[in-house]
Formats: sequence, structure tokens, C-alpha cells
Amino acid sequence: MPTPVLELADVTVRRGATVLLDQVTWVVREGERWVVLGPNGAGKTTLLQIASAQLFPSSGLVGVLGELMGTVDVFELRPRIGLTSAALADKIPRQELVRDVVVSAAYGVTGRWREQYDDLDHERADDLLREVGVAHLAARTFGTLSEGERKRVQVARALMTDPELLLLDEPAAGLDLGGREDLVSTLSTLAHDPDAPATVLVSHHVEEIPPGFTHALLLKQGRVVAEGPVDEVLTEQQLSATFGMPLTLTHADGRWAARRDVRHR
Ligand SMILES: Nc1ncnc2c1ncn2[C@@H]1O[C@H](COP(=O)(O)OP(=O)(O)OP(=O)(O)O)[C@@H](O)[C@H]1O
Repeated sequence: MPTPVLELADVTVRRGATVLLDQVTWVVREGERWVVLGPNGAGKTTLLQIASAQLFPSSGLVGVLGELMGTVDVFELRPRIGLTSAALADKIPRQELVRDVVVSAAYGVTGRWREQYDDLDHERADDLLREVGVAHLAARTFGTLSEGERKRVQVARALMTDPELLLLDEPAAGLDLGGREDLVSTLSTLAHDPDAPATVLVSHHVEEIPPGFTHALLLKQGRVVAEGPVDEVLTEQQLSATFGMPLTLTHADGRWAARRDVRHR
């Protein structure tokens, strides 16, 4: 069986009387591509904060890339993890050149300052921008890009350090239909690349699951409703339980779609 890159055992996160994550047990292994689905407030971002070594649980054990959280220097661990999130995107200066947005990830900074980058870093940044389909934007400033273009630049940035674990928090949020489809196709290409890192994608929508994703975790009110191979987890019954309404679910040409089941209205 492939090596685990992320292991959560009975992980609970509390803030005062509120339970954000409730005894979550989950293992992600090398080569796997996971989607984490759940309604607003389910705890998805909290789960990614744990997975990216940004947050310690109130109780339970977390293993990231073979290291037990609490016994390891998180500043050594974080560069081995690629992360995209709205919070990180907000930190990218709008006047920054796209190529520099990507290359500066190698140094763990946002905003090019006084770092010296070598030619190899620039070549790698250009390769990654090509991989996500925005090579032609390398010399533009980040602030001039469309939301969809920005999302793809963020994926390239997250891949710059050659991470062993890639975490994408709602990368399709705010995209129009074309932007979403472009991103889904980029992520699908990545999912099929055997050299790509183990990936976890957080989303609200089954329509955003890229073909090639292998596993799913359904989260509701901080609890795991179901987790495992995507075909076993994504059933009408389990999705309806997760989102708290009767849903019909279709799967065609590798893509999923869900809508309210009108027969139950
Ligand atoms: N410091 C805090 N104190 C109390 N409750 C909190 C705190 N931080 C987060 N929460 C709550 O924890 C729950 C889970 O938040 P989280 O951001 O992980 O959910 P999410 O699934 O990512 O939601 P969304 O889909 O809306 O982004 C939410 O109900 C949120 O209001």
C-alpha cells in the first residue's frame, strides 16, 4: 500500500463551546487525489489548516509527510506542502509580476523583495505557468489578471517548491463557467500526472471534481459522513445527508452533477 502523506487520528478542534472538527480520522496516501465536500461551515478550511500544519488540534494525532505534529519544526514541514487559499491569495501584492509570484514561492515569501533567484528557478516557474496554461501572462502584473487566471497562477505557485502534498482550498470559488471549466481541466491533467503530489481539493460543488480524482471525503458539522474511493462515497444518499436535502446525482463523461430531487418537494 502506498505511503501515507497525511494521517489524522481522532482529530478534534474546539473553539470555546464550538466543535469545528469532531473526531476526524482520515488517511491520504501517495498518488491519491481527494476532494473534500461539505456545506458552508462544515469544517473544510479547518481540516486544510490542520493538513497544512498551520493549526494544531485540540485533541487527536496528526501525521504530515511522516512527521508527527507537535514533535517537528513546522517551519521545516511547510515548504514541503503546496497550499492555495483565498487568505494566501490576498497576501500577493497586486503589482507583483506573475513570474515572480510563482518564483518567490521557492523562498517562502509573497512579494519579491531582495531574494536572488537563479535561472533554474525562473525556468521552473515558466514551465509551471505553461503547465497550468498561463505562460503568456508571465510578464503581466498579478493585479491585471482575471480571477480564473489568478487561480491558475496560484496553483503554479503552490507547485513551485515541488511539494509532496498539494492542498487546494476552493480554487474554483468566484470563477465563471468558462473559468471553472478551464481550472477543472488543468486540475484533471495534474491528477493524471503520476509525478504530481498527493492532492486534496476542497469544494462545495460536485461539478468541480476534476476527472482523475480518486477519493472523496464528505464533511458535515465537523464530522465525516463518508470517506473512501470517489465512486463508493458519492452516492445520492450520502450526498443528500451531507447537504441536508434530497439530491439527485449524475456521473457522465467523468464529471459529476447534483441538483435538488424535485420528487421530494
Ligand atoms: N475561532 C472560532 N470560534 C468559533 N467558531 C469558529 C471559529 N473559527 C471558525 N469557526 C466556525 O467553525 C465552523 C467551520 O469553519 P470552516 O471555515 O472550517 O468551515 P468551511 O467548511 O470551510 O466553511 P465554508 O464552506 O463556508 O468556507 C464554522 O461554523 C465557523 O463559523
